[in-house]
Amino acid sequence: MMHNIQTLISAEELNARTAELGKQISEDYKGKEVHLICVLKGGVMFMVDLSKQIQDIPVTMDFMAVSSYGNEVSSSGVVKIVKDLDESIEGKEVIIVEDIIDSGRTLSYLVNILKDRKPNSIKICTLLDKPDRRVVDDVQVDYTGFTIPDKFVLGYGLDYLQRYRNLPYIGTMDS
Ligand SMILES: O=P(O)(O)OC[C@H]1O[C@H](OP(=O)(O)OP(=O)(O)O)[C@H](O)[C@@H]1O
Ligand SMILES: Nc1nc2[nH]cnc2c(=O)[nH]1
Repeated sequence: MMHNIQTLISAEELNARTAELGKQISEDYKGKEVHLICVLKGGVMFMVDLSKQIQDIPVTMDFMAVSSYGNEVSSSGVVKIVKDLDESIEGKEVIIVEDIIDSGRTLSYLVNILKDRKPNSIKICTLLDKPDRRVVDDVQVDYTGFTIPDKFVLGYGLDYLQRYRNLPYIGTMDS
């Protein structure tokens, strides 16, 4: 069964904003090297496109999977590491790349454990932010693509029951 999906953010808008963020990061980290950490699976599309827009500085990447939602539509509050990083982040300029911040629990947990591994710096870049949903107050977002209202979104990495991650745009769904 397919669902009725409305476009919230088009592919063109995603491309344009991602290019701006990439340019901003390239300027902010001039003369340094950035280590992008993708939070699987939702962050994949955004990280791939964002990385292509970072220019004139060396970029390395690693991947991590945490699970907070499973197949639930809202967060249970329990975060666990499903796949850890392959490489040490000690001394690196880390940017965590996420598809969405909702309650903030995932990033709050992640930043706390990654800080203990002694990166030189750690910043957060999220494509989408739903500030109305925040339940933690210790997450500081450095780069945001779009601030969106409290609505369930999918596409461009974000799933509904593991489907729709392949959509080239962000959509909302009739329930
Ligand atoms: O701010 P929070 O309320 O913690 O929510 C944000 C998290 O939820 C989503 O991941 P999900 O657990 O759905 O995994 P997925 O990326 O593999 O789909 C999203 O990718 C973030 O990691
Ligand atoms: N697919 C999806 N995952 C989320 N995780 C937190 N919020 C959302 C959302 O709106 N959509």
